[in-house]
Amino acid sequence: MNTDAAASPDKGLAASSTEPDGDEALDYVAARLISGKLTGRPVEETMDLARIEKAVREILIAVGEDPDRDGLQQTPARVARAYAELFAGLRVDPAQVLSTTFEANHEELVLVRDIDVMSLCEHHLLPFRGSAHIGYIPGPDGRITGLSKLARLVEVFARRPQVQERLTSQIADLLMSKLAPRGVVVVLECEHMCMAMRGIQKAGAKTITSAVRGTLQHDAKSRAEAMALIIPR
Ligand SMILES: Nc1nc2c(ncn2[C@@H]2O[C@H](COP(=O)(O)OP(=O)(O)OP(=O)(O)O)[C@@H](O)[C@H]2O)c(=O)[nH]1
Ligand SMILES: [Zn+2]
Repeated sequence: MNTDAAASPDKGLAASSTEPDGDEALDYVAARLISGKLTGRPVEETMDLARIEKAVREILIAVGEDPDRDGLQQTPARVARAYAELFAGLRVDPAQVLSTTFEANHEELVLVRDIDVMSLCEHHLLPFRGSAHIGYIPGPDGRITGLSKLARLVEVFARRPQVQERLTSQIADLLMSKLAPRGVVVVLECEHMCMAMRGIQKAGAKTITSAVRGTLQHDAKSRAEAMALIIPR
């Protein structure tokens, strides 16, 4: 499995943006993944849109289309702009999402269910879509993060070429390292268009992946309690 892209998110043009105070190096599409601040440079400065346009024009010719016909003339440029959004997570350091934490003295499970997930499988570049459920038990200092930050974390990792297993574990691992909680559980349930629209053509099949860390990994009772909230019977 090729993990290069997700392992080195900062090898692109926005490489200097990995410090919390470096969001001004990001384009506005990537910056929007990190916070609600209205900031960022034009996407043209951080992505080679012309190169994508050229490649898409070649694909249209190769599949037997006429890229110069009326309806397709703007398509390469549209696809380039769409890819700038769909792969914006490659230009962002996910740790920046968790730079805001709060003291709350809360030492019980915090769980956000049913976070919409849309990503592209790295094998076919076709979408997979479903829900993420993220729970954590704060560390001894009782520090929590903003609820929206859990959803933002999903977005940053999902807007990269992905496999569902890695997307799941990346969310769990970053929460463990940045928030130092007692435990983390992440469950994703997704339908993959590469299994529905092509190939085996099994629409509706759901893939469920989980990543469990810390006490939730070792303590069967806490894990069962968290799982019961995530997947109610
Ligand atoms: N484990 C895993 N597999 C995925 C994910 N997304 C897509 N795939 C699979 O990636 C595999 C790629 O298999 P290959 O045999 O190389 O490609 P293919 O000939 O297009 O495979 P088929 O889809 O079976 O037609 C397929 O089995 C897909 O279902 C994912 O998130 N996780
Ligand atoms: Zn696929």
